[in-house]
Amino acid sequence: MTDDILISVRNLRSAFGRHVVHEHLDLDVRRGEILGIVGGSGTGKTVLLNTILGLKQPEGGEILLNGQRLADMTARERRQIDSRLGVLFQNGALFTSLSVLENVMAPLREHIDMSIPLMEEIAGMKIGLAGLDPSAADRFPSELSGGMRKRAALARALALDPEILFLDEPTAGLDPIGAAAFDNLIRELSDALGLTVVMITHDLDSLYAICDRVAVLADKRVEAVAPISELLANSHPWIQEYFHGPRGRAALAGKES
Ligand SMILES: Nc1ncnc2c1ncn2[C@@H]1O[C@H](COP(=O)(O)OP(=O)(O)OP(=O)(O)O)[C@@H](O)[C@H]1O
Repeated sequence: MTDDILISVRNLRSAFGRHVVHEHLDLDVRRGEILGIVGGSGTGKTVLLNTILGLKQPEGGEILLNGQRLADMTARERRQIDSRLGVLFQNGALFTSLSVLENVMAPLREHIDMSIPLMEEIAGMKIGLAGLDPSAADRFPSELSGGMRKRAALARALALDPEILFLDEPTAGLDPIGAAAFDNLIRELSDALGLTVVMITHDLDSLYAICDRVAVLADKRVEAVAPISELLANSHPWIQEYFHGPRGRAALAGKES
């Protein structure tokens, strides 16, 4: 394994009972890149993310983080790893009974022994980093717009200064301007903090705007992983349809304009 590979998925098999989701799936995530993951509905994008995160046990194969097999880690090592992974789940998954500040403090409380004022200070910084006004700190998720909720969830995902940020459909439900602003924020954070980002998305504009490479899930595996410019030439039917269909052409035109 070379130094620039942060996550390595090898020969992964995932299943629910007899329903096989992944078979012989290989994927490398390079340090510092923004990797998009696309694929038809039900191809197993979220299951892949959950498996990398250790939320689902694989039926076969292995996952290595920094060259270390997740399966070999002790509970303590696993907790340390978890603190280096920031996750923004599809629905934001904020605690509805907690304010934004308390939501962002939650991972700090769980993983680090520090005073409340220091936790509040760090959480406040992350709220700013996610592009929210400081006044959002005392508000509850139900009082926020969809875009603000995403940013609050992002602030929480950044709470522990993760090395890798996982995003599941981050721009789903946002209007195009809100989605573009969120994309820009992710790119800026990745550049400024050296974050590695793994992002599941259906949003072609996001893929064009910020992804260094895109992995395509099809036929239970990663069918191709490459910069979009290379994927455009791939002859797989789903890839052709996705990138050369009407929405794909519109996104490409938007990128070129
Ligand atoms: N907990 C579960 N129990 C049984 N089957 C599941 C479970 N979670 C996911 N699946 C199945 O695994 C397959 C992949 O699901 P997954 O949610 O990863 O798809 P996806 O590619 O993320 O889809 P979408 O783009 O629609 O969100 C689907 O067939 C789904 O029904």
